[in-house]
Amino acid sequence: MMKFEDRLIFDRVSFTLQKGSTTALLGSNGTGKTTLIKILMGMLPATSGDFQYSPKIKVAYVPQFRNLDADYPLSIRAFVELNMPLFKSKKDKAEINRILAETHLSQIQHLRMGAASGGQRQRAYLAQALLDRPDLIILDEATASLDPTAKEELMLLIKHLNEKHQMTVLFTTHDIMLAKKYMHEYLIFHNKTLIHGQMKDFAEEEI
Ligand SMILES: Nc1ncnc2c1ncn2[C@@H]1O[C@H](COP(=O)(O)OP(=O)(O)OP(=O)(O)O)[C@@H](O)[C@H]1O
Repeated sequence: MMKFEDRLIFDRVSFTLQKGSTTALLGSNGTGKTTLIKILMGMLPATSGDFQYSPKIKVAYVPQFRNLDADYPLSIRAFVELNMPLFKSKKDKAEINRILAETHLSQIQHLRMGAASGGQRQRAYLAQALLDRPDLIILDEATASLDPTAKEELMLLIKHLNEKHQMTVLFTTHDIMLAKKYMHEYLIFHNKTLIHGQMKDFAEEEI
């Protein structure tokens, strides 16, 4: 259960994400999606209840790309490297190169983040998160404010990570079409609780 002061946000929330599953986290504005993610990331305590991850699971979080200042000085590569020790071994450098290639950023690694497009920035955030080799990746509104081509590119990349590395995906979105195309399961906040189902069975009336 989650309350902010006396205001109930959600109650009786119970779900399991299987390894390798892809799940869209749906619900209207203000129903509790970001709050649930914060609880799962340990950034916020739930008012009551608990949850468990499988032993040794690594969780990564990709925020919605923020409007970075146009003169933000770091290159894409330097930005991704923020998630690495300052002094990098040969192995670390090879890992960064591998991740940049996997997220289609090798060619533009020297482009400044401030000058990069929304899709390129979002892939840089994803690349940064991938350096931890996560088992579960949580993406908060990752495709919001991206153009249709950048959306598809990001979703194809997420699909690839899921299929190639069996990464479990939890993806917050308002875009039902995109969720139907790329996610297998859904979780939706409805009447202050959470409903779990298969995306193929999702009916728009549920929102
Ligand atoms: N720290 C806080 N203190 C008080 N109320 C909060 C706090 N954080 C969130 N809320 C409220 O809790 C509710 C759920 O917020 P949350 O951000 O989780 O919604 P959401 O489903 O992610 O919405 P959106 O789709 O707009 O991002 C909202 O009504 C919000 O105003």
